[in-house]
Amino acid sequence: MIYTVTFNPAIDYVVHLQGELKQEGINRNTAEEYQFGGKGINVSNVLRTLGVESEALGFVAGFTGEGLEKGLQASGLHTDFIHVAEGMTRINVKIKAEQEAEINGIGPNITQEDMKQLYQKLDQIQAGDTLVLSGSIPSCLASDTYEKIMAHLADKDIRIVVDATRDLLVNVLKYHPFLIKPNNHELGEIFNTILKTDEEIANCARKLQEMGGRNILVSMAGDGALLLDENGEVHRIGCPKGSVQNSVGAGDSMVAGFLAGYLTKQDYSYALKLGTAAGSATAFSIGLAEKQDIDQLLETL
Ligand SMILES: Nc1ncnc2c1ncn2[C@@H]1O[C@H](COP(=O)(O)OP(=O)(O)OP(=O)(O)O)[C@@H](O)[C@H]1O
Ligand SMILES: O=P(O)(O)OC[C@@]1(O)O[C@H](CO)[C@@H](O)[C@@H]1O
Repeated sequence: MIYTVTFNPAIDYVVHLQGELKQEGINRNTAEEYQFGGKGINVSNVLRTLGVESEALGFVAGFTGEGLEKGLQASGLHTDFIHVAEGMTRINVKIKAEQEAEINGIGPNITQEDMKQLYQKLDQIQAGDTLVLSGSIPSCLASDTYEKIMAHLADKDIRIVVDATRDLLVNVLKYHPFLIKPNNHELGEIFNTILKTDEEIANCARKLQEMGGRNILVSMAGDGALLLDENGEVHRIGCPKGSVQNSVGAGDSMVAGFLAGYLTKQDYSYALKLGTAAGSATAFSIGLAEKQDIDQLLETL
C-alpha cells in the first residue's frame, strides 16, 4: 500500500487574469478553478488516475477542511485525515496573469495531540509499503518533523519518498529515502549555486546520494528531468512539447508517475518516462493529469 502525508492540505484557488496583475486597485478574474490540493494529496490523486491505490493522510480543519475531505472522498480517493480543532485548512491562491504568482496560506494549528494521532496511523504501515512525505511543514510544527518520522520508522522496511526543500530534505538523507525529487533550482539552493549544465546537476545529485539518498530525481520543468538511480546510473529525459495551461502539481504528478512506474515494472528508465508523462500531462491541463493524456505522452517518450 502507498500512504501519502500532507501536513498542510489546501484548496488551490487558481485565478486567471488578462494582462498584468495590477499592484493597485481591483483585479477581476477572467476564469477561475478550485482544486483540492497539497502535495501529498496531488500525488494520491494522480496515483489513482494511474490505477494505483493509496491512502491520503494529513490534517484538516474548519469548513474548508470539511469541503476538501468530502470533495476528495466523493471523487473516490481514500483519505484518513486527522481533524484539527483550531484554525482552518488553507486556501492557496495561484495567480495566472502575464506573470505567475502564488500565495500559500498558513493552515491550522496542529497540536502535539494531533501529532500523536498521526504517529498511531504511521505505526500501522507495514514492511514493503511506501510512504510519501510531501510539502512544507506548517510553522506550528518543528522543522525536523520529517526527520523524526523517518527515525521512528527506520527499523521497518518502508520505502519513503520525500519531496521537500533545503534543510528539510538534506536532514532526512541519513535515513536513506527511496526517492527525493528536488527541482534544479532547489538542488542549486542546497549547494548555494546556480546549476546550468547536466553535468553540474548530476554532480550535485551524486553528492545527495553520497549523503544517503537512494534515487535522486531532479525535475527541470520544460527541460525535462535527470535521474541518478540507486545503481549510480544517470538517466536524462527531455519532455514532450505542448501548451502549458497550469503547472501547479506537475512535480507531484511526476512523483506519482515515477512511483507507479517503478512499482509496476521495477525499471527506473520506465519510471522516469511515466513520471515525465504524468508531470507534463498535468502542466498541459487545467487541473491534474487525465489518464488518456498521460498514456498519449508516454508513447512519445
Ligand atoms: N513547461 C512544461 N512543459 C512540459 N512539461 C513540464 C513543464 N513544466 C513541468 N513539466 C513536467 O513536470 C515535471 C515536473 O516539473 P517541475 O520541474 O516544474 O516540478 P516542480 O518544480 O516540483 O513543480 P511544482 O512545484 O509546480 O509542482 C517536469 O520534469 C516535466 O515533465
Ligand atoms: O506550501 P507547500 O506545502 O509547500 O505547497 C503547497 C502547494 O503549493 O503545493 C501543491 C503543488 O505542488 C499545491 O497543490 C499546493 O497549493
